[in-house]
Amino acid sequence: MNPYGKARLRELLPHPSEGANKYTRGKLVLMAGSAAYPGAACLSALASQRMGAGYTEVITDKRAVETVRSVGPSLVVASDEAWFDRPPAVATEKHPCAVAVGSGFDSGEGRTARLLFCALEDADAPVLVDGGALGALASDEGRALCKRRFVEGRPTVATPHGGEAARLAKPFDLPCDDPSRLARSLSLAYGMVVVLKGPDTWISDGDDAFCMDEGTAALSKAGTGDVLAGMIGSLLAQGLDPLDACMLGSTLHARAGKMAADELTDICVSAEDVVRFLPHAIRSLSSEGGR
Ligand SMILES: NC(=O)C1=CN([C@@H]2O[C@H](COP(=O)(O)OP(=O)(O)OC[C@H]3O[C@@H](n4cnc5c(N)ncnc54)[C@H](O)[C@@H]3O)[C@@H](O)[C@H]2O)[C@@H](O)CC1
Ligand SMILES: Nc1ncnc2c1ncn2[C@@H]1O[C@H](COP(=O)(O)OP(=O)(O)O)[C@@H](O)[C@H]1O
Repeated sequence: MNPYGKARLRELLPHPSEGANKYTRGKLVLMAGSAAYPGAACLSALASQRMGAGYTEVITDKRAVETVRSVGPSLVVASDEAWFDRPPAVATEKHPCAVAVGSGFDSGEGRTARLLFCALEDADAPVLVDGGALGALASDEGRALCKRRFVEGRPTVATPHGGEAARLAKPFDLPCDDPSRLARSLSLAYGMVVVLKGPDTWISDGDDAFCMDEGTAALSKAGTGDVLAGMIGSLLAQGLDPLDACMLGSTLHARAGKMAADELTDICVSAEDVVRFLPHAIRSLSSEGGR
């Protein structure tokens, strides 16, 4: 039985408390984008702000810095050259935070694995791994770091599409024909929460696997996965439990896609529109009745 009915999802919405400030609302350190894919960092960053994080700091390739800065003056943007000298991200009850790494990374570049390993090793906060970093997560070092995080109680989340999930499955020889089983077995093998994206999205923490089937084929366009990573990263940064963040983020993403398609047609919806329609999806969840 899926406990994530409307009432439960509504309870999880991260409304700011009366005395909130930008730090108490949660900081997302978003390591995203590359010279080849600066747009993924922009989409993910804008989505994370819309999803409620108080502060989004984008760490990106120096060749992408100006592009990312230009899409949102409220984003704090820095080159990844400075990343290795920074203090690690530490989440506390008063100042929650999370790291999202990989959207728009170029899997062919050496910096991809370096930045991923650094985030997995150092961050005493939830780490979400997406896009171009998922290949490096499947490497010997990536798997070992992920397992260590699990043993130490530091949560990791991965958001693969079918192709990326097959790469994660390979070192463990896991069968890829059943998405529900694959989400669960990847979760157990790596010690992380898995969001296996597709027409139906399967979310597993290793114990259970839940199907989020509220999406639409209008979402099958470049960049919608980067938006999802920004949304889930934002919810993790606001202190939501990883499984809760994945269920709420995926459902709102699907609903925003549907509402965008109702207005714009299923042909015209773009990843930018999913970000634009997120407030409508949040408002509709907030106001609708039922369980
Ligand atoms: N505007 C941008 O800057 C964008 C950047 N992106 C970034 O581009 C990088 C590469 O991502 P890609 O996904 O293109 O490349 P990948 O090379 O990682 O995956 C695509 C390959 O996987 C296969 N595949 C199997 N199942 C699939 C499925 N369910 N969905 C998609 N592909 C599937 C495809 O046939 C293709 O060969 C990532 O870092 C990603 O974040 C993309 O998200 C697109 C938009
Ligand atoms: N046919 C479909 N029906 C419903 N949702 C879909 C469909 N195709 C893709 N999606 C959703 O769109 C998003 C695509 O993510 P992804 O493949 O990572 O794209 P990108 O890498 O271009 O950002 C996922 O959330 C996925 O569940």
